[in-house]
Amino acid sequence: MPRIREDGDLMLQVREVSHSYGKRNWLDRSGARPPVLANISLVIEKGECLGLLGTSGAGKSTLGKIILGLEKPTEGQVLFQGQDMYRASKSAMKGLRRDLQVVFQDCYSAVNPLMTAAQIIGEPLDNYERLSATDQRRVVGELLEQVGLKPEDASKYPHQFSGGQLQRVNIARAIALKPKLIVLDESISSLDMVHQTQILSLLAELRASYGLSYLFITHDIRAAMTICDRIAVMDQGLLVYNGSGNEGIVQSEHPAVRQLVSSILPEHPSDRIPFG
Ligand SMILES: Nc1ncnc2c1ncn2[C@@H]1O[C@H](COP(=O)(O)OP(=O)(O)OP(=O)(O)O)[C@@H](O)[C@H]1O
Repeated sequence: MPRIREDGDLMLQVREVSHSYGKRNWLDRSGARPPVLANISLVIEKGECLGLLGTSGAGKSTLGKIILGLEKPTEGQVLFQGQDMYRASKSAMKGLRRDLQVVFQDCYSAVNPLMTAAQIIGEPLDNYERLSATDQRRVVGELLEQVGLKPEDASKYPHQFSGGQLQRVNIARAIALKPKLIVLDESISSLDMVHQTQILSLLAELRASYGLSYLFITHDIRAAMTICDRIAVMDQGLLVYNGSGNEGIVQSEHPAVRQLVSSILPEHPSDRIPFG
């Protein structure tokens, strides 16, 4: 019998969210802009990894920003752990922010180049935990080891890491407060294939050890099929597919989904899935 999902199982609920970007400034006379998101509803269960795919401009990052509390939606609600993110009190919001972290695509611009790895990873700890210097050093060392780096790397600056290593530092910062949900916004896209594979397996390990939920925003359907339990596809601001397992997405008839699926090159060109 299918499991009945209770609201308590839900980490995140996006309810009928629509969004238009406003005017650029008071001189801008172009009026209301067309919606970039239209009536999006989706959920992420506790411990679930949801892949959010779509071509460029589909609205993925806008939805990611709304989920992170960075862009207030024109319409609709975002409930994180049952609380409406845009109506929560300041103190409730502080707690929600602790449980909701993000790893961006560009690992270099996500960090201050003048800070060491210890300072970068220590930032959220400074804000929320206020540990003694000895404890903070120990925790940072443990976090570095969890992401496959060495405690000695704590004193290095961003330019002394490779892209893959620096993304690990960013992941260590994201997991420092043991969050509930991490938004991974194209977090592996700028890495080479070897580092991509390593980071994907690191994310899978961290998820297993912390019971994390992920929103994995990507263009890469192959990566999404590797780590996600469920995949949602957006096209021109609309949610056009939302299903679990890899079979459903391969069989979907929606042109935008077929286009994504056809981007996975099979071994034999004659086996390619036609779309359009
Ligand atoms: N700050 C902004 N002001 C105005 N329009 C914006 C802004 N940010 C995004 N948009 C527009 O919203 C639409 C959706 O953009 P968004 O970045 O969410 O798409 P995306 O699916 O993440 O694309 P990509 O994969 O290229 O990052 C696009 O038409 C984009 O031009």
